[in-house]
Amino acid sequence: MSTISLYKEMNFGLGETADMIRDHVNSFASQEIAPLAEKTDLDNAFPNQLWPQLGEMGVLGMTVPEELGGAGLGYLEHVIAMEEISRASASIGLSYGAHSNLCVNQINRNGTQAQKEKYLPKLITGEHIGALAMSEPNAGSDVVSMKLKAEKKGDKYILNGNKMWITNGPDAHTFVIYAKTDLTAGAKGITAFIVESSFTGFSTAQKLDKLGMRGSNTCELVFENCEVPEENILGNLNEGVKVLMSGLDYERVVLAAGPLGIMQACMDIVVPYIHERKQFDTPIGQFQLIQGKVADMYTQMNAARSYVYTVAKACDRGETTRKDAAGAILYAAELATKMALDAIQILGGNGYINEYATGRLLRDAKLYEIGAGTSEIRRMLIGRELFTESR
Ligand SMILES: CC(C)(COP(=O)(O)OP(=O)(O)OC[C@H]1O[C@@H](n2cnc3c(N)ncnc32)[C@H](O)[C@@H]1OP(=O)(O)O)[C@@H](O)C(=O)NCCC(=O)NCCSC(=O)C1=CCCCC1
Repeated sequence: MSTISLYKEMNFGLGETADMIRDHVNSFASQEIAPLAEKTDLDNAFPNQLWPQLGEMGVLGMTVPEELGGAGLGYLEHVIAMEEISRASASIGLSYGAHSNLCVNQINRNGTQAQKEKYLPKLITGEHIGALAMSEPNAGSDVVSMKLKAEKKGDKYILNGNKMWITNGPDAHTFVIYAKTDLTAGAKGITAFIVESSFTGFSTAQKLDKLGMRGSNTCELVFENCEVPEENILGNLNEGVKVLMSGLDYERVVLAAGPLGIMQACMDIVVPYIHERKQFDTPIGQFQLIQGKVADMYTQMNAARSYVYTVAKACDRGETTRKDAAGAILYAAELATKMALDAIQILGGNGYINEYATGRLLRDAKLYEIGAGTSEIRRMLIGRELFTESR
């Protein structure tokens, strides 16, 4: 699948650095990632050889200062990298997001200098793979009700319990994990930890067999008397909910670029198709009903881009973006699913067979209406904040 547009794209005026990152990542993604997209889906496996390549590209530590090996850029540039990788392969984009955004950015924002120096360099070169674990079998939307227990014993915390649906879980070396250090204190009893897969008592359960995003590995994590040094607390004891909730605000903005990439991938298939496919001796792109669908796809994709880029720029200005982070991913995710359905409809019989990528794009797009907060939780956050702010 080509990742070069056949039509003139909208110029969002994002600046020289963002444009350069887009060209740089697009060129790598079209050569090295797009050819793997179908195979990773069929194999149900992430191509782990990509991590050092992504490291060499300089995209694994986008917002990390240069002194720690990062690119020293902003969330806008991170969004652009995520978008271009997801355009080539949504699964690879998701794993990239879990590593670079959920793990690396969380350590970068909340870690001590010692933690950053210990963990970030290897994550940024791709020598180590990163992940974040908050959900549990019985704590999804109600994440604060998590049960993973962390008890202090000497200078260690002993963790017991499980985490569920963890992106990059089977392969990761470094995890940001949330656990209850006080089971009676609700949100005020949560602490964030950095956990290494080599720690005693840590293991992964069977890889999950998912509907989509099959090229992104997901599993359950098991903690059986897992020993975590006290120095691996990320942030402050019993203040992990702040790390978690503020992290979700950034997580949602960068992950919102996943659906943007999927939308562009739909356009990448549909635009050449409406020239090639003839019915009634005419390219189907000549028919106004097809033109109307393509016009809606293009307009909606650019509206979603505009929202996501604007929220990313607000993050770079250090502004609070809770309702708009939720809004950006809500809007982009629902449109990506709709757009994949539109692409299938335009391709007709061809859209319904697996020779074309439209079915995979639909299966992949659906994840973004569930992961990083369901559409329902996002609407709840936006509505609640609007109501509270306007009181
Ligand atoms: C919104 C939500 C439903 C929670 O509402 P409640 O009313 O209970 O929480 P509330 O009262 O809003 O807050 C609790 C404490 O937290 C503080 N705080 C909030 N925001 C912030 C912030 N921005 N900064 C600092 N502190 C914050 C708040 O003040 C409160 O503390 P306090 O009690 O006052 O001391 C939350 O649980 C949520 O969002 N679920 C979805 C989880 C969810 O999204 N998983 C997704 C996991 S899966 C995933 O991420 C991926 C999936 C696939 C791909 C990769 C990623």
